[in-house]
Amino acid sequence: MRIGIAGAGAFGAALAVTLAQAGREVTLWARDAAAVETMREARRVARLPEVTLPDGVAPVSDLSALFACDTILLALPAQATRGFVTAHAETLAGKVLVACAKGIDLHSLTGQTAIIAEAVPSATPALLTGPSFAADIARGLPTALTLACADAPCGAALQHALSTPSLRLYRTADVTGAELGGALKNVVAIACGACIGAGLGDSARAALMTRGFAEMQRLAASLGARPETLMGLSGFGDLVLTCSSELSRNYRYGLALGRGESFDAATTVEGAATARAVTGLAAARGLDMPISAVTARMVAGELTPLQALDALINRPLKEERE
Ligand SMILES: NC(=O)C1=CN([C@@H]2O[C@H](COP(=O)(O)OP(=O)(O)OC[C@H]3O[C@@H](n4cnc5c(N)ncnc54)[C@H](O)[C@@H]3O)[C@@H](O)[C@H]2O)C=CC1
Ligand SMILES: O=C(CO)COP(=O)(O)O
Repeated sequence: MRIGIAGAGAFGAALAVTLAQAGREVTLWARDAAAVETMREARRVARLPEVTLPDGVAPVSDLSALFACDTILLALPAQATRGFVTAHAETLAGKVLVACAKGIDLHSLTGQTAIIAEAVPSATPALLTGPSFAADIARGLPTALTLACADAPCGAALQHALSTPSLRLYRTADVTGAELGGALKNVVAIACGACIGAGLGDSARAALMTRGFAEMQRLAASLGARPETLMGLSGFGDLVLTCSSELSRNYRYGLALGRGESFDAATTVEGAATARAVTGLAAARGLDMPISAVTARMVAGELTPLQALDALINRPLKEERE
């Protein structure tokens, strides 16, 4: 099976590297023809400068080469997935499409697999998510992720096709839980970064992580996710990684907000749009999501990090289980 990957940013390239090193044939598509030429000639990817692309990776800018693959990993930013699958819906019909992005679509307020199902009803949607930095995967460091697919036989086939000696995939049919965990932890990571950046301390960060996790569980339960999925790699696991490491772009973006510094606008920071989407989703469902709400307002420049944390800590007192 030749595996196609749409998007040769950090994550798409890292997946291509580990899969090719494990003997899979990979077609890695990027829209930028000049970048593809560099990948072909120098075997280098801009977003992963220390990594050499193995021979098993074929970089292409020609979409027909990507669409020749029956299984395609979508490693584009979350807000770009809708445009891509909608524009190419006819060609993608019947394919296995594995969403790799972590975010809620601002347009529809749905996760990545719902976007795929709506645009390409005959495709089989799946999701690859969980705690991992692209650079770690590309270096062959041990990593465990979640492969979510509602179609059990397809999920099992993907689990085997995409696992490598250093990348261990666990399988679940709870796609909703897996995608909400991956999307929502980015919002909490921004809040945690802002907390540390503003000098509010590790204790406050632990509170944000814990109460942020309560919000993640609340929204996920209301959308039909299984509680245990949130406790797994795609939820708790990724929350821990992203809220505690400066390798996370969401966390670093939060740090910059907290310090009052600027942040490179070209960097993919999924939690910024997802914070807005979550606010809309929570309002529509009558859910209390205070950390997401103040994070959305902080990202929009309506609250400073200090005002955001002050608003959180001075809310009416309540039971912890609520
Ligand atoms: N970088 C990481 O460590 C990890 C990233 N992810 C997820 O993977 C997704 C992608 O992230 P990265 O690869 O890190 O981002 P990135 O910013 O490194 O790469 C994104 C790539 O998509 C391309 N792109 C953007 N819009 C496009 C469009 N409309 N059509 C075609 N190509 C387009 C960009 O040119 C870029 O090459 C995100 O949702 C992220 O949360 C998941 C796990 C780890
Ligand atoms: O999803 C990730 C870790 O699992 C990558 O985090 P960032 O997108 O914040 O860099």
